[in-house]
Amino acid sequence: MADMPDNMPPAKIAIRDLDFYYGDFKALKNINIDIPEKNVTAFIGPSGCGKSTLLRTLNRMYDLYPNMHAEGQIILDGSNILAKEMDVNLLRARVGMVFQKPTPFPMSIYDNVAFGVRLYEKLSKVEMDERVEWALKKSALWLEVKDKLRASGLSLSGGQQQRLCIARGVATKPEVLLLDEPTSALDPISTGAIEDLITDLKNDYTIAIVTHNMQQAARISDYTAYMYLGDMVEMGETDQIFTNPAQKATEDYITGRYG
Ligand SMILES: Nc1ncnc2c1ncn2[C@@H]1O[C@H](COP(=O)(O)OP(=O)(O)OP(=O)(O)O)[C@@H](O)[C@H]1O
Repeated sequence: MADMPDNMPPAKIAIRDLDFYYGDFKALKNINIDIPEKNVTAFIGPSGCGKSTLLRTLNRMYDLYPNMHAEGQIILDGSNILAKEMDVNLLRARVGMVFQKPTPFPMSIYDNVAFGVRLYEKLSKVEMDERVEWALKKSALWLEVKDKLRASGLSLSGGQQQRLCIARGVATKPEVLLLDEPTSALDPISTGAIEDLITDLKNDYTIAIVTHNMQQAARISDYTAYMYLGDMVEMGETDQIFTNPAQKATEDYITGRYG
């Protein structure tokens, strides 16, 4: 049984009986939730509760490391992505990820955006120019960089670099975007720009975000999931979680009584 609120939109991702291990250490314990399509779902909870681990299972990022494994099912549009036969490269094209620290590649702004597209698609020069422009517009960066597309991505400010990473994330046209504390290294103005962008992107994408900032979760997410020590304590509509949580533990955390 999923621990889910009633009247949810259709699930883009259904997580069932998910356990995750770092060696012998069980970091996720029997997680059962749905991530609704074209909505923003926020994962909150104290440091070390498993938020990033859960996010990284959703595109099998952990496959890059030995001694980590997941058990259970993560069903994306009807297919279990944990199955051995899943094409992990294709999965990562469908489920894109943006990390906490802006990580532009040491190459031009244009090439940063085109990089992932070149891995998955054969586009003509004109088509690629169009795709790069489209992705930079989607990430609200186009006006600031359109006259310097050949400049290094590293020459941009921190907030611009993070929007460049989001442009790189959307350029391959993924269906799901995973955002791991995408604004924690940014100033309030850049944070506001990225929050506006996330709100705009959910028209086209299913978004899952890890954030330490509860005001941010309240501002931008439709659903919020509260985790503690590897357990999913509760998930619900964000308004309900913040005003009338079902669990005392959630209320204590939200109101700052935790710890
Ligand atoms: N590479 C790793 N090897 C072993 N244990 C790990 C590894 N990464 C995380 N863990 C452990 O798994 C648990 C969950 O960590 P995770 O990073 O997912 O938590 P988090 O909720 O994202 O924390 P934070 O808010 O501090 O980023 C923690 O106990 C952590 O120590």
